[in-house]
Amino acid sequence: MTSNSPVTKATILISGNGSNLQALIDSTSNLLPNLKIVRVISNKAAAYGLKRAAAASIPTTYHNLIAGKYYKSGEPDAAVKQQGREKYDEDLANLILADKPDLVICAGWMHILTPRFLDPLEEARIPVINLHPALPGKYDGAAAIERAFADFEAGKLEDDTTGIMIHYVISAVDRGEPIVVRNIECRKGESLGELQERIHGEEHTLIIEGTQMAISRLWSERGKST
Ligand SMILES: Nc1nc2c(c(=O)[nH]1)N[C@@H](CN(C=O)c1ccc(C(=O)N[C@@H](CCC(=O)O)C(=O)O)cc1)CN2
Ligand SMILES: NCC(=O)N[C@@H]1O[C@H](COP(=O)([O-])[O-])[C@@H](O)[C@H]1O
Repeated sequence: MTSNSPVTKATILISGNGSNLQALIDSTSNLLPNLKIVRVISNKAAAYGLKRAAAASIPTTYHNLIAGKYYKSGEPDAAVKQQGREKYDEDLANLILADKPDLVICAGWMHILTPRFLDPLEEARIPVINLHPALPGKYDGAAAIERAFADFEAGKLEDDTTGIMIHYVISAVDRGEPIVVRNIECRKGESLGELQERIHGEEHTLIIEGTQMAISRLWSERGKST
């Protein structure tokens, strides 16, 4: 990244602690000086990542699925719930588009995005990328580390190796084109917590690397060098 590289505006989606968000915030003073985080959005009110963003003077929004806006309390039927999810996603897209970001980064965003979100972002040519703690095509979805660990303990993990990746987000969950992948070897006698600790450490560097690569690609596709 050169000093006259274009500024890349990014919106970051979180659901929890925000340690990967913190890695991105910290990177703006060294590895990613031209990254401007314009908003952090969480689907969980208690997400500590919202506090991390506020401490860095980054605008935050809590976008809540069940605030009475998307469906009435109680147990709506599946069709009503799906309609609520799709309206939620449409509103999320509009919230993001209003900031005119260049990139959206899912950093521990634990909500499956429907085409009602993905289509408007694609229309606006705003790539969405995601950090997933598994190798391409393995352990799609939530609790990926736990599932890989269980397979390792059962002697069923291929090459005793799991991993992490940054990938483009498409409708098929965790099946978008990988941007960068890192293998992580499981170790005999290691606890799940120790593996998670090791993986989180690797994530904090991989999310910077993957974001750098996504930034380079988006600007080269727009005909600008970074
Ligand atoms: N359409 C897509 N949406 C999302 C993707 C994606 O690749 N395509 N990546 C995920 C992130 N993710 C794994 O990396 C993931 C997160 C959460 C879930 C999930 O099952 N969520 C449940 C709710 C779970 C909860 O609230 O604890 C749900 O949405 O019903 C799957 C995959 C981001 N979204
Ligand atoms: N399927 C997505 C998924 O499981 N993402 C995982 O959520 C955690 C967020 O941690 P953080 O809130 O400390 O950044 C990370 O471990 C990330 O891999």
